[in-house]
Amino acid sequence: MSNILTFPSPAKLNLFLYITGKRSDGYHELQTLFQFLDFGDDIHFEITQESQIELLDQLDSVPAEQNLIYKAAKLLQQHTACTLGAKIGITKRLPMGGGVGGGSSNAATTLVVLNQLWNTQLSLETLAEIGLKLGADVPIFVRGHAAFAEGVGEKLTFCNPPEKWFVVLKPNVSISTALIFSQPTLPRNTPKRELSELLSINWENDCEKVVRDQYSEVEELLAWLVQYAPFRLTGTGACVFAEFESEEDACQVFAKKPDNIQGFVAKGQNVSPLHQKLNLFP
Ligand SMILES: C[C@](O)(CO)[C@H](O)COP(=O)(O)OP(=O)(O)OC[C@H]1O[C@@H](n2ccc(N)nc2=O)[C@H](O)[C@@H]1O
Ligand SMILES: Nc1ncnc2c1ncn2[C@@H]1O[C@H](COP(=O)(O)OP(=O)(O)OP(=O)(O)O)[C@@H](O)[C@H]1O
Repeated sequence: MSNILTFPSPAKLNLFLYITGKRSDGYHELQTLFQFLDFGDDIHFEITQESQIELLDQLDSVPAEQNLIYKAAKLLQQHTACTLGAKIGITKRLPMGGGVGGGSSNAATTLVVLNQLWNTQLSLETLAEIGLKLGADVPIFVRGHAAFAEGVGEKLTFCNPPEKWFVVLKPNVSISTALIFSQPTLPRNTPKRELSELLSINWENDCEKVVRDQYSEVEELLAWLVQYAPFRLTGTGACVFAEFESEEDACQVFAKKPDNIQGFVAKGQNVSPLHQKLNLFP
């Protein structure tokens, strides 16, 4: 590949996640706080004159046409009648099915970057609408600013939670979002609260109990971690995280993790690293 341009596709955390209802189409109404991390995948783009979208790297168990990068590029072509194409590579670092939003972030980076490189000139609002067809978390990654989300995750209010240091750990299990949302015992009636109230309470995740009950890998890891710091779940799992005031404090706890558990230390970012790199001001 020549003329390759590389862009970040960051992770997100759900600093809190409450389920406040279920819609008639089966989707759940949430109140959740999203923040990005300065850690994630990298996506590499080379623009071509032919309209073909070619993925240069395969993901385990994801056929190329199902890859959200491919789907995002195709959707953008359809919405704009753009005749250019792209060769796209990925350096994957984010665990799949981890609750850190890797697939959604990959889709959003593809939409935002190709919109620039193809000069298709859609607004971030329009790209977010297109992105919602690919997943509930794509709009937040397209908009690129930490936000309080309601609805199924698409009603966003930008905000600035403190940018702490985090230890993020991945229990050795991959968890399907759809499966967790289909569990009968999942709490679905947490009262809706104002953001100001939510910002002043201890943050929790309504999926945590169901995930701990169903996945002994998560239960055992959380039970062990509690001796070092209070960890909680992001998204529907499997990743768990704890927050720290400094990188040093985070690294000290990270050093104690069991050898067979993957993870990383990262800093919270209220502006997505993608938007920082592109000088897009959300
Ligand atoms: C829970 C979160 O991780 C919070 O960040 C996300 O909202 C999940 O987003 P995602 O992984 O992009 O999920 P999607 O691919 O949109 O949805 C997967 C499945 O989860 C269920 N789902 C998802 C989001 C939501 N608000 N309610 C749901 O009931 C639906 O059955 C859906 O078919
Ligand atoms: N480019 C991609 N990267 C990761 N997963 C992808 C990609 N394209 C399709 N997928 C599929 O999407 C599924 C969910 O992946 P993802 O990494 O977004 O999970 P997640 O971190 O649990 O997301 P969320 O936090 O939004 O629930 C994967 O198991 C995989 O089958």
